[in-house]
Amino acid sequence: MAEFGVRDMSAPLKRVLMRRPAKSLIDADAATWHYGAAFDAEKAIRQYGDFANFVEQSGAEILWIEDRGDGLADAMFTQDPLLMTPHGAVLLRPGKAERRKEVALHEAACKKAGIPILGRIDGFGTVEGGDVVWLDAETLLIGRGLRTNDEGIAQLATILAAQGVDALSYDVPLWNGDDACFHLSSIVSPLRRDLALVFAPLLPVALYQILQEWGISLVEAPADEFHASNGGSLQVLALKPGELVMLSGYPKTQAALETAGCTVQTFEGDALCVPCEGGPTGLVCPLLRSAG
Ligand SMILES: NC(=[NH2+])NCCC[C@H](N)C(=O)O
Repeated sequence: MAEFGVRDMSAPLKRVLMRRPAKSLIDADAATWHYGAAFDAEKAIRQYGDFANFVEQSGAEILWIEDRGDGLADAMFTQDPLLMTPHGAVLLRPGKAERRKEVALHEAACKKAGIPILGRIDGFGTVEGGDVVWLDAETLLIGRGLRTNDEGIAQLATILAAQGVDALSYDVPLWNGDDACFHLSSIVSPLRRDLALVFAPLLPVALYQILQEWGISLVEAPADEFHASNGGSLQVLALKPGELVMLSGYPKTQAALETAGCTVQTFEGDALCVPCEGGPTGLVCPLLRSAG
């Protein structure tokens, strides 16, 4: 069996790349990294442990990138520097300049694991993993915004076209301004092949229409919990189709997911995900999801 390959966002998670925060997060200056007032590194590290346990218990194999104090505090959000395709990995180039050195960590991990690298985003191009969502094995949705630019999208589309994959791009809103983190995955989280959680007021119409066209039913994220969580309530990770991990403290969102037939495990992320601007999906870089 192949040890890599991702073609959708909810098939059983078999292998992932993760980085447990340690010294770099403890040493992080909150202002430099744009972490909010509730940031508390020691507490964040404990909360990360609870999250990692869920991933471990799901049976997924975790390849760890060590945090030995390289100063890359955001590197725990392993989703962003790499896109796994059905055919191999693409090394991305984060729009947030402080994160560019993370790509070398992912490149080394791929080499060690024998995962082929199909290409990389370079020059002035930027793409972050949080801005890409697989619709099916031949269709990738890309969010154009502060983290992912036209040049990056053009480069990624060329790399993917060689693999027979179409890239469709959509504008993501400015939301909280230049320094804040806001991705396509901040407004849509696939839960099963036929189900996604969305924050409807910020959904581009063309994206709404393609989700409809693909027969994907939408669960609407309650607005008050979306705002209170800084968008983290929406970034729900599918360990398997309909088997989800989300932040605790957002009961209306959880109930909406359960009503739609999903099972939900929760962990506290008020010191980790909310102030550091990235939910459970951002904390995992899927390397292998089996056919759903
Ligand atoms: N895919 C994600 N959810 N990434 C979240 C990244 C958060 C990180 N602090 C940043 O601003 O880049």
